[in-house]
Amino acid sequence: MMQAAKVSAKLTRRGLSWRHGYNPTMRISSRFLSSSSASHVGVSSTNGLGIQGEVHNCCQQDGGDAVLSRENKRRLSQYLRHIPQFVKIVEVGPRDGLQNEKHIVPTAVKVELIKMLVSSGLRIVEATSFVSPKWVPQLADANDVMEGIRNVEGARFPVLTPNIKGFEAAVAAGAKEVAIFASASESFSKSNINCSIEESLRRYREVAVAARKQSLPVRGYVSCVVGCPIEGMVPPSNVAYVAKELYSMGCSEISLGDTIGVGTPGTVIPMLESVVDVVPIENLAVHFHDTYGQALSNILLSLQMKMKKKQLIF
Ligand SMILES: CC(C)(COP(=O)([O-])OP(=O)([O-])OC[C@H]1O[C@@H](n2cnc3c(N)ncnc32)[C@H](O)[C@@H]1OP(=O)([O-])[O-])[C@@H](O)C(=O)NCCC(=O)NCCSC(=O)C[C@@](C)(O)CC(=O)[O-]
Repeated sequence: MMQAAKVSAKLTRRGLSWRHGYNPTMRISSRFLSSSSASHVGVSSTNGLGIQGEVHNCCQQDGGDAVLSRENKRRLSQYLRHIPQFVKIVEVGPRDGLQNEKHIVPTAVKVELIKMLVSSGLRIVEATSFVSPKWVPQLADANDVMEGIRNVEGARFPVLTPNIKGFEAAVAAGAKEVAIFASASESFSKSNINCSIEESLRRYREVAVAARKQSLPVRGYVSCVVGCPIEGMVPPSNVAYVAKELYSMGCSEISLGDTIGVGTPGTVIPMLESVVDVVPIENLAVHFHDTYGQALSNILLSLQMKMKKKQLIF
């Protein structure tokens, strides 16, 4: 149903988490060495709170060759020992996935999807957007979706707000957390929210001030962090500038979005290096669209970037 898988990860001092298809209540292991290998890497929750998961190594004896398993385990540890221990997932399918659907998904189906995501163990599910229904008719039922999940417990439901009008509507509908979304590309900003980057930052400051007054957390997105569908390559300095502005206005978390999924290690590394210079790494998240199958490698790279910078504490 989704056009592209979105895989996001929150970088924290202690951990990074993956944003798509991860069920924190279950261990999901995937074999990634040779077929004779008995080593697995998995992600599982350990603390019962749900939003943090542990990345760990485990070893099975299914080849019967304990020596080989031990050797593989040792080699595996060598590569993964600096991988953060905790992960946080922000599931964005009901918003980022459904906003692009050609056919509008009925409200009841959206509500059911959100409930199922929560029952799978996800603790933060971005539910919808309070944007102009003329621009995104797919999410014109934002009020009804919020009403439908009003009594769903055990998860947080942030929503996107492009301006103060959207913020006020979101709060009136019961939102307890909002997200604002700026772009690192001038052309994308104009085509997505009909204003320049500077004008968008001015609007978002207004939202951030209003949110602070009500003690509501605000997440900030930066879109087009490596590539723009109109301008092509986006300089890392542009991304750092917008990320820093969002952080300065009070965003608790800045999500760096590869909106069109063109990121590769070669472009993600300089972008991350540039951003971690101006925003504390524990306040950063990454949001990789999997358009060209690069999302997971970019997430692994994000982990390794932290390792290289020695900013992980174990
Ligand atoms: C920002 C605007 C509103 C400017 O749109 P505009 O047309 O410039 O706005 P306006 O202020 O001139 O108002 C025009 C009409 O929209 C109404 N309006 C104004 N604001 C709102 C609102 N909040 N909610 C509902 N209605 C609103 C306003 O009341 C007026 O209604 P009219 O008088 O014509 O009946 C519009 O461009 C918009 O809604 N854009 C949102 C587009 C969008 O949601 N794009 C997808 C977001 S995903 C993303 O950006 C990337 C991300 C986050 O996923 C990360 C990644 O993947 O990298």
